[in-house]
Amino acid sequence: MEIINLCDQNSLVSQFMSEIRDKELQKERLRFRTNIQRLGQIMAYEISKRLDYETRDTATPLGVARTHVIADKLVLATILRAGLPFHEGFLSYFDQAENGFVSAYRKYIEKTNDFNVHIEYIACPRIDDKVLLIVDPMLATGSSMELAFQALMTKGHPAHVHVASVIATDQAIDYIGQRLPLDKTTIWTCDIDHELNEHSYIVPGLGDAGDLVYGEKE
Ligand SMILES: O=P(O)(O)OC[C@H]1O[C@H](OP(=O)(O)OP(=O)(O)O)[C@H](O)[C@@H]1O
Ligand SMILES: O=c1cc[nH]c(=O)[nH]1
Ligand SMILES: [Mg+2]
Repeated sequence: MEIINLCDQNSLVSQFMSEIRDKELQKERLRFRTNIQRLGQIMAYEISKRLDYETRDTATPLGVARTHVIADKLVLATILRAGLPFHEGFLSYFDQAENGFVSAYRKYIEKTNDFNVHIEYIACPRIDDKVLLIVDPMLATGSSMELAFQALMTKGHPAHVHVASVIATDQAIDYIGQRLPLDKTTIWTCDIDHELNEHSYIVPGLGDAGDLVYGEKE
């Protein structure tokens, strides 16, 4: 399984990551959402370098140009709810992608820090032989990604799976590595953090991505 960390080299990704992690700047919700969207656009561009293309002759006003267009069929599947602005970023570049949505939420076991992830909703096209992108900004324990992946596999067998995240932990990467098909999975992230706290939040992380995007839930 290949793991690609876009922060290995400084770029605009580093600038946007600094802003979304900053506990003062991230209070500005529009900016937080916009930065997550922009990270989705940059990651879409990087992933586009790994896709298959076909050549075509394109008529310009002055002649015929040999051009290259994406041949792969893409399905962009997002884990609700924090994944939505990231999804928008991808979709603004992958115009033709089909889209899927899976809900996942942590249900904490009363008076403990333990939780189970519940998947209650899935809306997704068939994914057979297509390139599946599973989009979720936070890979903390990796449980939501594993369960979302299992739910999506009821829709067919993809040619390749790109897991797209903003912050992933080493633990989540190991966990996913043991549960997704090694030979056809690539994990993309904008940074890797090394710790989880007692509530399984990423440290230093950025806080609760869903709440920062949409406000606190009950
Ligand atoms: O790797 P895990 O330990 O499973 O944690 C990561 C999950 O937590 C966040 O969602 P959350 O459950 O907070 O839901 P939300 O998007 O509705 O806020 C995040 O978007 C992931 O889906
Ligand atoms: O750090 C974390 C972990 C799970 N979900 C989040 O939004 N943040
Ligand atoms: Mg959340």
